[in-house]
Amino acid sequence: MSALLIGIAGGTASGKTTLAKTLKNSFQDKVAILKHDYYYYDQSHFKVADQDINFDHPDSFETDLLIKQLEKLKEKKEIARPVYSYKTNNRLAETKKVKPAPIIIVEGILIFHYQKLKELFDLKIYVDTAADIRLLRRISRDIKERDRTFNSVKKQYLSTVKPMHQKFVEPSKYQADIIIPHGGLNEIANDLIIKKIKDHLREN
Ligand SMILES: Nc1ncnc2c1ncn2[C@@H]1O[C@H](COP(=O)(O)OP(=O)(O)O)[C@@H](O)[C@H]1O
Ligand SMILES: Nc1ccn([C@@H]2O[C@H](COP(=O)(O)O)[C@@H](O)[C@H]2O)c(=O)n1
Repeated sequence: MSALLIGIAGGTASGKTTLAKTLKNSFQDKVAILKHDYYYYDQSHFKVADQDINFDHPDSFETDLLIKQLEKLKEKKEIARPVYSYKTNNRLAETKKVKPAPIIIVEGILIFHYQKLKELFDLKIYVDTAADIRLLRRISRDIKERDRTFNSVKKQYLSTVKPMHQKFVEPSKYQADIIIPHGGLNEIANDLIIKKIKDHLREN
């Protein structure tokens, strides 16, 4: 069976992880998930509190490594993916094994920006959620899960997240096959994607 590669893009806190988790819950071991965020370059030499680093520019990621590892998974070979910490801006010494699976999901804000990566996807999904909703979600998520303060999220959003979204993320929406409104819990859209995956599993 050849793997079906699904790309899930969208702005920060749009609901990409939520959608990927829904698909994982539906298909369990048949799904492997890779986040582009695992492939951030190590920036631990900067202090997190400063947040002057631009994490939203396409050059912040080691995308070549992601492409190489995706090609291995397609060849049914296990990979050792990087592990990244948002708390320390650090790629950790450890790696995590990812087994090949018939459905491979890649999610990230910028995955449709890179021509070579984009061409690997059989299905490209863009989760489209209004900027104000995303910002509210990001504030609570980053404070709760990524060790940030309200002021650091605000500063980072205005200096890099918002301008990079407008320059790189939003234009990549038009590379998608499907644009899903209202974030990651759009049941009708989720059901359509689940049907597409079931068809692939049945036919291959
Ligand atoms: N449809 C939704 N309604 C309410 N909250 C949501 C919805 N989708 C996602 N969230 C919440 O918003 C935050 C960001 O969602 P997440 O899926 O992690 O976004 P992304 O992966 O795009 O950054 C999380 O705390 C998540 O629980
Ligand atoms: N050390 C880091 C690395 C990334 N970010 C931010 O994460 C966002 C992407 O992740 P989503 O789950 O929100 O899609 C991106 O907008 C980066 O600004 C960070 O804050 N710190």
